[in-house]
Amino acid sequence: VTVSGRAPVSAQDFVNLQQGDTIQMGFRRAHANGFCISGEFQASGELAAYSSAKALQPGSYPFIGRMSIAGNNPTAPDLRAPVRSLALTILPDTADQWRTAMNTPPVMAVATPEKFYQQLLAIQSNTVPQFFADHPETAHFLEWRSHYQPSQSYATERYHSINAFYLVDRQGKRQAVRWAALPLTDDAGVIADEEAPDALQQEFFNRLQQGPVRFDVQFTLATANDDPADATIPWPETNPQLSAGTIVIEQASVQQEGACNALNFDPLVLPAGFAPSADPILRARAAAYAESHRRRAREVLMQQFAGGANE
Ligand code: HEM
Repeated sequence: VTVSGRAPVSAQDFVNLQQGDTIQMGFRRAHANGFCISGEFQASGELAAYSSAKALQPGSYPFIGRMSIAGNNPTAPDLRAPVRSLALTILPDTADQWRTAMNTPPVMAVATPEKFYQQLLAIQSNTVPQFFADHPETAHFLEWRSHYQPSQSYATERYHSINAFYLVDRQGKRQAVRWAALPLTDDAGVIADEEAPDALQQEFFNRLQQGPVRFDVQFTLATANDDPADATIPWPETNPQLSAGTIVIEQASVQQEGACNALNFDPLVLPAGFAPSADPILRARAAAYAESHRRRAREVLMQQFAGGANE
């Protein structure tokens, strides 16, 4: 029991709650519906003075990524999900790899794992309005949600790190940052079938036939007034903003056949030159993603054994 008198929430608690009653064998317990992408990150070098990370030095680096909607159902309709996501691992095959999993909201509704767990409980018991009323820190999230319009394409959304991190330079000096992937196209896209579970996936696969899809990776620097440990509060738009470079998405594939499927986009897999902030959500995320990954990796192996036995 913590000092606040509330038992800490474990990774098992989160994943048990997130997976729900019907286990989707072999799939992620959250963001189950998605697909793999790959391409290259063209780093501008604008952040090189703040971080020794290779991915932030000027150059072109391969990445593996994944686009997804929130939720535990791999066949949930794309267009009904309240949250869309972009996950990346830049320099996937080296110790320099930088993993990030970003969502469409710029802030969290609540600041701690315990309260996020309560929020998930409220969603499941249809008591969200009461939950928001009881938690004034949700105001910024609600303000964003009041004017957010889901687009017709993964290519035209804005994806946010939400949690803050530190960039660390060669002298060990730290600068708190958040980042976002901002779309570089105004082609709104065409949805063929609004009810299709993979409506957004189809749109994206069709779009890639015409050429790569690009995002600008924009970093926002914290000032002394910003608290890197509290992901509920937006940072002022007047804070310094720098472009780390361009994500160029060249290929996509369904997840079962893609290189992203076996990956865990753990936000704490960071290269030298990056460090986690004190935001407690980051630790809870790392633990929960590992637990979800353990469960689904085991199921995939069991399915392979079962398949082998039948051959
Ligand atoms: C305490 C808070 C959170 C918990 C417990 C949680 C839990 C999870 C779990 C269990 C997974 C599945 C991992 C896997 O099997 O690989 C997942 C995936 C994901 N989460 Fe979270 N999450 C939290 C907060 C966040 C936040 C703040 C963001 C955005 C900044 C985020 C973005 C994502 C994305 C993009 C994925 C899919 C990654 C992929 O494509 O593999 N999550 N989350």
